[in-house]
Amino acid sequence: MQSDSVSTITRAMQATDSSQRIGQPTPTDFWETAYTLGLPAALWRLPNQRHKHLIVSFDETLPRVSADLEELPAGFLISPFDNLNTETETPAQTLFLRADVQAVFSENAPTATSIADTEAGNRFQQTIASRTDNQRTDQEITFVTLPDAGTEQEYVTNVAEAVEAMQRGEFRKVVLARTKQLCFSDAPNAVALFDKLCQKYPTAFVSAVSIPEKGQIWISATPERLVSVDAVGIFRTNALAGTQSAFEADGTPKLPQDAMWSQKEIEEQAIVCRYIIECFKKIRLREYIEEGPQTVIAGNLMHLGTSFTVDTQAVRYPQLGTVMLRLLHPTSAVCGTPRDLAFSFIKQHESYDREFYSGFLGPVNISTNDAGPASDLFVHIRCMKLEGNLATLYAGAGLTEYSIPEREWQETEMKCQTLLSVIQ
Ligand SMILES: C=C(O[C@@H]1C=C(C(=O)O)C=C[C@H]1O)C(=O)O
Repeated sequence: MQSDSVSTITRAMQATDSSQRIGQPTPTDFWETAYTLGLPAALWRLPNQRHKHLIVSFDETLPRVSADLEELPAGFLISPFDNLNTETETPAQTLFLRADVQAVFSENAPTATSIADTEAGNRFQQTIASRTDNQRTDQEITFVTLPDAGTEQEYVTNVAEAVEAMQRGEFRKVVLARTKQLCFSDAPNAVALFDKLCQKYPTAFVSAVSIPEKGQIWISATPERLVSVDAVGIFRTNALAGTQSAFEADGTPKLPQDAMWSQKEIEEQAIVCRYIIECFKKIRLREYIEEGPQTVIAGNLMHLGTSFTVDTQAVRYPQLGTVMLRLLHPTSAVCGTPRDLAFSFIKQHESYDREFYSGFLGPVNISTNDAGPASDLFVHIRCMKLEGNLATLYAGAGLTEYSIPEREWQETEMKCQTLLSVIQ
């Protein structure tokens, strides 16, 4: 990977003509410029923060890397669910967007921008400065939901088969997912969808990632942290499982402290906690702080969550984030237990490729405040893939031997609502 010198221009880019507009490029200006030039881009907003971040990579074909947080320069990772390179048996299928262009926005106005000082950087500057359709008019886009009766039949049959296998003791938990497809009258505006998700889900990690080499844009609002290492070396991960609606039948919001959880859901979440603790055990790390389980709100849903934190400086383990990422993914929240048996069951029964759904994504070595660079990787759920006019939504449910197939299908329908409710 080449390392370019980066020119930092704080307080937005310089206007190159008399127009005020060009001095204040919006996230849409950056996004559309990247799109016009065929360049990958990632736009994100961290949980409980107001700032939006955007990077553009000048690699038209993205490098496939092994997610080594200590080695990588500033950028954004996006990994598929299945990230093993089958030839080398190493997890080296993660795509890396290097931050050749980096911008931070507060209320859509840039507060800091840097652009690589290269030929590609100059071309980017010129293209963004010559944009004329800054305020893209709100399109009237309609869509139809493609019928999912076949999908439901297949899903319910697969769940019943998984339950039988678990009753026979073949494995303890598996997460089966399904898709839902929508066909739009025109390609939807990804940045507008991203903005709506930011507004509606302030506690989620919201992102839009454009991967031109695949002709895909992935949009998500995920509640699940996989691995974070902040500027002072605090490592965080989270065990999330168990799902119920955050609303009563009459539409009034439920209070988290009043949520009732069944034995099945408590067990399902405990399996994810145990999985994380097993990973700590593999590296003989005992100095973690465990908090939970607690009921957490994730938009229209509630889950049970337990957080784990480690002070990597105190335990003298600076590479903990990378090591745990390798051990954790795919966790029992999106795959199952034992992991390899659950993984094979998923591969044999799901009739589509999960691609980036239930993988992980997020910024690495990006400075979000004055404290210094941090990495924040999330489990890629509550997401959809846009390919031109076609959107594919993904949702899964954790199954145990006590699962009732029709209820699990309903759970995936509720999970699809997280994104559907901002589209509709
Ligand atoms: C797999 C998904 O979500 C995961 C599965 C959950 C469950 O089975 O209850 C809850 C939260 C997530 O860890 C998804 O949203 O697609």
